[in-house]
Amino acid sequence: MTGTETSPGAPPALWPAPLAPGAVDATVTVPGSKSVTNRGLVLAALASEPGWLRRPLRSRDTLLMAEALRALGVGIEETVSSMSSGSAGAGGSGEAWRIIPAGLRGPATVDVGNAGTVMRFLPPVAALADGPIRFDGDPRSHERPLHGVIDALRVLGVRIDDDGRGALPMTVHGAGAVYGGPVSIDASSSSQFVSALLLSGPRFNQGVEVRHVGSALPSLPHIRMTVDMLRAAGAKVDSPESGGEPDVWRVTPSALLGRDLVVEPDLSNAAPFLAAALVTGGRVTIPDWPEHTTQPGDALREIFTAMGGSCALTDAGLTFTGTGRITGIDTDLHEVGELTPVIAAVAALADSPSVLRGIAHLRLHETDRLAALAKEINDLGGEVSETEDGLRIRPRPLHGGVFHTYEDHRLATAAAVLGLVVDGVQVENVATTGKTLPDFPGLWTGMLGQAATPTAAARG
Ligand SMILES: O=C(O)C1=C[C@@H](OP(=O)(O)O)[C@@H](O)[C@H](O)C1
Ligand SMILES: C=C(OP(=O)(O)O)C(=O)O
Repeated sequence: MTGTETSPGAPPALWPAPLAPGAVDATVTVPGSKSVTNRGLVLAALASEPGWLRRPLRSRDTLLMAEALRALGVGIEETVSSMSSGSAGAGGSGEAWRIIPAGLRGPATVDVGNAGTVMRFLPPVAALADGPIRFDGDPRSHERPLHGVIDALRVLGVRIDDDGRGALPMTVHGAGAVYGGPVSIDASSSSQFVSALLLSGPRFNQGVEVRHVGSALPSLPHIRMTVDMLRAAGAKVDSPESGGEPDVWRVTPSALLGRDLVVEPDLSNAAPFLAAALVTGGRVTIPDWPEHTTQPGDALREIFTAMGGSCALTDAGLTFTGTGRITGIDTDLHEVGELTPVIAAVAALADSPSVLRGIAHLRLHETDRLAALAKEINDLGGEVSETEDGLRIRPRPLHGGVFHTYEDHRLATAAAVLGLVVDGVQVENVATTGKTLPDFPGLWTGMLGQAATPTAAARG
């Protein structure tokens, strides 16, 4: 037990979020990207030759993905690589996974936990397997939308037994091949529907053409990530950005190459650490911040700069510097929704109101994030209200109290940000951060332990 875990049946532990002793001044090595690791695993499993994932994220979501692929017959060997890059810390170690594709087969059972990437990316992979694959997961996984994937696979000729709600649990009856072809889906509730069909598309006999019909698609950078990673694995993809029709993606049938891929740090998980610089008027450096990336977390540079900080990308990584003054923001987070919880926490500490727009789909994430953020910040004395598509945040003096996290990793990291400057914030079940960020409490206290400059207040 690390002190942040709970024993089965016990009430979730309360983690006293540490107050910042002053302005933080730290370098924080953020573990690998969940989204890149899980796409890398799927593409490597579908490849025609073995591949490597270096500095993979080792967290609940990625271990569930690896376990599921193993259950389908894929070989995944975990090794410690001898890569001697000066910044070998980006994955927490020189860890590397060797992925050895094999004939996919059932019967098998897949536990998706509450991982959107597992519950959406793997059913098309299961359809390529020989035999029935049963999918189930945490209670919340039964509520998260999956209809886009289920309906599309049925149109493409795949047999799926579910309970008629278009959600988990379900069984995909893999027939060893998928004919493929054109399909229309409404992916306005999750971009992962599109990514899921594209990732397996090269292995469908006819490839796949995915047409989104419905209101605006969220999280477009994540679809770009899918397209980029497919192309890097040798697939031919037509996308709206490459001159194709709006909202239409086409993947040509082809073999996929085994890659040697170094996973970037998870820039969305950098959010609480950068926020620490902003709210304490300090400085945080994240090594290995990529110069070019499809990760939505890259938008933090612009968003947090607009909220009062400044940043510089150098050989040392991204250094973000705060002044201690935080300005409210009126912004559309539709493309970068997963950044919302930490941005909302920072906004609650600002000196002017904020409006966060374009994020109605967050009601269907790990929890209803809009309701949860409003309730928990308000319970600490805040004034947050839900709008039709987001949050309106009026900063108020906050006080300590229990911050419930609803098994949502990003609620827990948002609470830790508030706790830096609000005395007595107790984070319920901080271990839930393990969904995408191993040992968050250790990284957090490690950041605070590095040469914090006492502020005037802390000096008394
Ligand atoms: O494809 C991905 O890796 C992700 C896409 C997004 O999902 P939605 O489009 O469902 O918001 C994002 O919120 C999630 O954290 C990761
Ligand atoms: C929405 C998220 O995750 P998932 O991949 O489970 O959809 C998230 O990490 O913010």
